[in-house]
Amino acid sequence: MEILKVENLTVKRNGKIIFKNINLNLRKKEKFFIIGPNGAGKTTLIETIIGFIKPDTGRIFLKGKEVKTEDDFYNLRTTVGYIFQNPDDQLFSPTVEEDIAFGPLNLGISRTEIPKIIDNVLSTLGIFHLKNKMTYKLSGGEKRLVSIASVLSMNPEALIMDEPTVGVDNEKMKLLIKFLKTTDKSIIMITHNKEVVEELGWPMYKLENGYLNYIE
Ligand SMILES: Nc1ncnc2c1ncn2[C@@H]1O[C@H](COP(=O)(O)OP(=O)(O)OP(=O)(O)O)[C@@H](O)[C@H]1O
Repeated sequence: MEILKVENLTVKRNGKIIFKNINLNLRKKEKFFIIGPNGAGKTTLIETIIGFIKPDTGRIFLKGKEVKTEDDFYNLRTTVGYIFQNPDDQLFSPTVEEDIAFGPLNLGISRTEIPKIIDNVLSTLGIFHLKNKMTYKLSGGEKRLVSIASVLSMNPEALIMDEPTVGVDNEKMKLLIKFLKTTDKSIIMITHNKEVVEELGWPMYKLENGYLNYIE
């Protein structure tokens, strides 16, 4: 079953075509990479799919139903968790604990459930010790892991991760890789990290010169 389907997506910025007529599907449990040079439009593509950017042409479907209204995109973003390229765009609460609690609380999950959820995601990523830290005092790698945790806490069916491994140390990387290998979630990952690509061995699409091609 397709979670996401993207049909003929075209985006122009300042009159310049960033990409043209992109088609893409994400099925249940499917995982793949999107690679491509700096400025190719990878982040733009993802931000269009999740409704931050309005495309010039194209349609987006969530589980077979066209995503049109703001409510539809809100629903899409609860099904497909988006991990921003820049964690500072994701984190806005004073403490790590509050940042991770924000999503599930917003989804209406009971307050009594939240501590267990927080502890679970922090342990999965090896950052339990950051729980009571002030978010603004975290290092770059720590912020990235907390931003991943803040999305995992909502337990989305799918993840779109924009450069999730930047700044992550070896020990945490092992845990992150273990999670990525074992999770049932569908995942689209944008990365420039060749080691991660090799380690995970997922199929790959390359975005270049406005076109998205499957890499054999
Ligand atoms: N807010 C914006 N307004 C206008 N143009 C933008 C904006 N953000 C990005 N662009 C342009 O869109 C193009 C695609 O950028 P995008 O960030 O999507 O690339 P990317 O493939 O994700 O790059 P990277 O690998 O460096 O993260 C670039 O030419 C960039 O300058």
